[in-house]
Amino acid sequence: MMLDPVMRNRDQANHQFVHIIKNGNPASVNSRKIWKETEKRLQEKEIQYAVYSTEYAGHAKEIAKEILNKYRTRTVLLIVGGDGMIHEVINGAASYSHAVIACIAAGSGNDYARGVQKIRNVSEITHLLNESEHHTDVIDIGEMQYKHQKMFFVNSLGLGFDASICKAVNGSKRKKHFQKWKLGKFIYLYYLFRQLFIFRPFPLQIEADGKKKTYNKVWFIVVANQPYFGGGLKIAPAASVHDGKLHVIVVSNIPSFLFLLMFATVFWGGHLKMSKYVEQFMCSRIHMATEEDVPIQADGEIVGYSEVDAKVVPEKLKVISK
Ligand SMILES: Nc1ncnc2c1ncn2[C@@H]1O[C@H](COP(=O)(O)OP(=O)(O)OP(=O)(O)O)[C@@H](O)[C@H]1O
Repeated sequence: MMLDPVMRNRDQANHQFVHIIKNGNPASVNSRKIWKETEKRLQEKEIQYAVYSTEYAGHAKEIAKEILNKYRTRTVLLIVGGDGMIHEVINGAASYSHAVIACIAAGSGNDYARGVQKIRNVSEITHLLNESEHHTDVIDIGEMQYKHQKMFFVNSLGLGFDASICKAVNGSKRKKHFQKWKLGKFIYLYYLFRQLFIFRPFPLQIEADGKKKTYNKVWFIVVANQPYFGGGLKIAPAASVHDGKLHVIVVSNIPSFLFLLMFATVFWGGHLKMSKYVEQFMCSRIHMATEEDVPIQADGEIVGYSEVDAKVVPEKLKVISK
């Protein structure tokens, strides 16, 4: 594919330049509004930019690689989209040390913007972009291996109930309706209730930093690189992109009604007090396996089933952050 971006603000005196990778198939009216505001703010700040719109799922990764192969000095990639777009771009960009990632949150969950970038306000982000060299952070990311396929993740990797919700949401025709009316976040809630009646807890074996453990009735295991998942649920409050560790949360042996109650407390991290059912620990690498056909999600995308390895890759990615 040849790069054919739409160039903007080329004659401005300011030397900041950003490459914008934008979801070319935005589901919501809100995403279009966010894009209009982004263009307005970039013009106000006299930031030069080129726009690349995705044409299909997976395109953002290819675009990121192509930009980074063409421009060999510090290159800011501004993603206009949600966590799915971020996941793709990071997988294209993480191996290039001159890449710097920034995000305008225009998806349904937006956990990257919430937990890593720590800003979702368009005006604030463009302000930081204008002084991007002062706001560049180097963060840890995760790397997973499923069969022979390796992939990075930046938010979390999960096996079980959380992934079953992602699978239902991503395959849902209702998603567009929810997003259209700015209710993108509520689709996760809708499927949470539905999956509660369908999902069957499963046996799980793990090996974390060499220590083996077996669980009986697991609802889910999440390996978190930052605190948030599922569109604002504070699943791993202590997780940090600077500690060189992955934070693991295992929820098991919990009755359905308590499980639902637990989800209500996740918004403020209260679930960790239910220590009979919720275990947390940190590690650098982990192997997880079940014999059941249980889905695996990485940053909200379904990446495999039943068995996966993960490790932390310290200080791997440059990002704009508050
Ligand atoms: N032009 C396109 N046509 C079809 N699918 C696309 C296109 N561009 C991107 N995608 C896919 O759309 C998916 C979702 O996009 P995005 O991450 O912007 O929103 P989201 O899923 O609502 O966000 P979140 O993960 O925060 O809920 C991405 O995983 C990407 O693969």
